[in-house]
Amino acid sequence: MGVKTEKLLSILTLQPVIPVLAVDSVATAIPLARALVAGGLKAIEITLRTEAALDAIRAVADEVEGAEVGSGTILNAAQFEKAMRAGSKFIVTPGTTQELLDVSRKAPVPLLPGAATVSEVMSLREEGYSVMKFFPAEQSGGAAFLKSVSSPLAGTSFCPTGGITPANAKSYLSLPNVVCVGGSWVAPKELVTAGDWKAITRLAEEACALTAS
Ligand SMILES: O=C(O)C(=O)C[C@H](O)[C@H](O)COP(=O)(O)O
Repeated sequence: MGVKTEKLLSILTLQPVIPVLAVDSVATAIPLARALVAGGLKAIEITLRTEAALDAIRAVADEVEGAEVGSGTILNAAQFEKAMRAGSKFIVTPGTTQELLDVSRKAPVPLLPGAATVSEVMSLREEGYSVMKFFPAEQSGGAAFLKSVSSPLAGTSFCPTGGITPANAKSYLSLPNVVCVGGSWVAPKELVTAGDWKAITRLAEEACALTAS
């Protein structure tokens, strides 16, 4: 089924910030997703870093109107397939392996593949990818790195993730080769634990406003 760039971009362009979540239970995932959607963040990435992740993806896909739920921290083909069966609309990987490229090519769901170096980006371009996750963004050179590669790697766009905050998000979002950024700051653990969904909706609204530069 190829690389599915248009499908991926239709999700990544919904908003400037993709919330990256690690959820401990389905019971918190649903109100959390609803709070983010209410604040304008429809595309939501639930990482496979918790036991509850797959059930949470299924529940958000089935029950949260307006949400476009994807899976993150996908490390291998088995996880890719489980995440897809749970209803993920997109798949995000921190880096890229041949196994992941093979499973993705046959899947109906688009992949946002991770890359952190020029050579990794070039390898993904050879596979037909033009939209990638730049991870870990701050630690790998940040916005300055993306600015430097914009001309030699023209035609490639990024969703930088890792170390992004409301304070530095605009330095990324102002770059022409950045589609959106990923970040966990919109769902802080304290607010999730306290069930303060209104505060999370406010953070989501603030994240949405980051586009208006
Ligand atoms: O697991 C993955 O695939 C990741 O993307 C790792 C991190 O959870 C994100 O990079 C979010 O990072 P922070 O916004 O810095 O908290």
